Amino acid sequence: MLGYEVNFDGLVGLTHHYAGLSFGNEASTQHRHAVSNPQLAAKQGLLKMKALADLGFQQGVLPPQERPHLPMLRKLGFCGSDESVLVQAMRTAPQLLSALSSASAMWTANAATVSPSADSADGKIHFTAANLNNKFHRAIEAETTSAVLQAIFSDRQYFIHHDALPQVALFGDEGAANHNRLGGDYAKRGVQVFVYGRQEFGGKQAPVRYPARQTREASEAIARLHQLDPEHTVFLQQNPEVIDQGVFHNDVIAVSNQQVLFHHQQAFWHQQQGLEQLRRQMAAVETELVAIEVPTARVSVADAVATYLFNSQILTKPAGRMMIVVPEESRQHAGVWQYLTEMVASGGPIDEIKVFDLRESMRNGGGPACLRLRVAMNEPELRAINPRVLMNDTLFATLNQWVDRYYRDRLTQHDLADPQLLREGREALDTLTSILGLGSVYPFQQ
Ligand SMILES: NCCC[C@H](NC(=O)CCC(=O)O)C(=O)O
Repeated sequence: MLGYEVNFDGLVGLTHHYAGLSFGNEASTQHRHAVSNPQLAAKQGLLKMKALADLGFQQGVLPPQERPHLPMLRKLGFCGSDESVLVQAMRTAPQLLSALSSASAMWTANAATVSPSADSADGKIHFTAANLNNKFHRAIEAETTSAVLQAIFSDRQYFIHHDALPQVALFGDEGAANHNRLGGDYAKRGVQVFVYGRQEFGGKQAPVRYPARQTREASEAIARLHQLDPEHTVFLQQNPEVIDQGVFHNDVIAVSNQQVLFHHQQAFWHQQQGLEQLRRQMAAVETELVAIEVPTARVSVADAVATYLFNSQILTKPAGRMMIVVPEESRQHAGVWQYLTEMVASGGPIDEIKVFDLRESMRNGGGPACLRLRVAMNEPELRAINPRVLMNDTLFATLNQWVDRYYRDRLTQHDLADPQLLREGREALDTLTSILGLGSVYPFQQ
């Protein structure tokens, strides 16, 4: 194999809490006001990163963001000292303080859309930070996301960074959670699949109960920015009925790796037509699509949402077969676990299951796939990134000590106005940027 897929996982931030901010994401709504454990959340994430690095996969880490987001609180009219801003916000607009304290940047599948150099006309890796326009607590992520990505992928010879799309509903963009890339070797041309929830101009189908966060117009803009060849690009609509059942991102119902598309029977609108188109385009890049479709009779949409079976990672092992990484919730469900064990025994491309306990993130609707951003790279590109973000024994030990030093093991909305939490956060992030060699990426460091 010539290329690599590097997974960059988001490190959970110090203010991780359950605020019920994401209408349409049922886990978020259900766990509103539950007590969180930021320390455990960060460690669960680190354990996944380390275990995958130990198995020979390329694994990176992306830092959390500055929260509470004081600059936005000030933009919204809270003034005076930092302490006074927090006290006023808690007193008059606690929900706003909660939104501006969300650790949601941990779900890096929503950080950006990334196109590898093999697919782009100029031969560079393109990044577009996601505007996350549908949710206020997420729309504030884009600026720092861009700064972080530019600090890691800084070599202009290889990497191009685009600003997030305009912050309006027409261009609602959720990043890689609504994007898949299918093909053979990671460093060879593939087919990029953009999955949108609604089409503003001329669309016919849209969900009625829950929002469709990704628009076709946004996906098309990204394909243009990334200089993708229309012959090798597919736009599919997500099935609006499943969005209404809690499938708020496509990565809750489908996941891909190389030639494999693992998806639910009800994932896409006009599914068979879409898969046919994909099959043809894959043939044009000399790869045969392996579509693993899970029938509703085996796993209902409700069970897919509850267990996050499809929010899994499918990874190509060094020896060539694939492994599926699922959350503990998938093992706990008898029907889903039965399906998985049969699938890996069936002689198909996936022959191993790996389970992780990611409960703190899962309770806000973020499974293994939500926590990672994939970047397909060739050897020189991999050598050009900031190596200090790559997981190894030393970084794992350092980050665990860092978490032990700064993170609380219990957090509720009440704690968010505590000025000590703000101070702890800034000190921790300042230390982290030196550990990861990122320079100044946060507003408080400017
Ligand atoms: N890819 C997974 C994203 C999960 C994320 N959850 C949240 O933001 C919940 C935050 C809260 O409710 O506290 C979202 O819905 O975008």
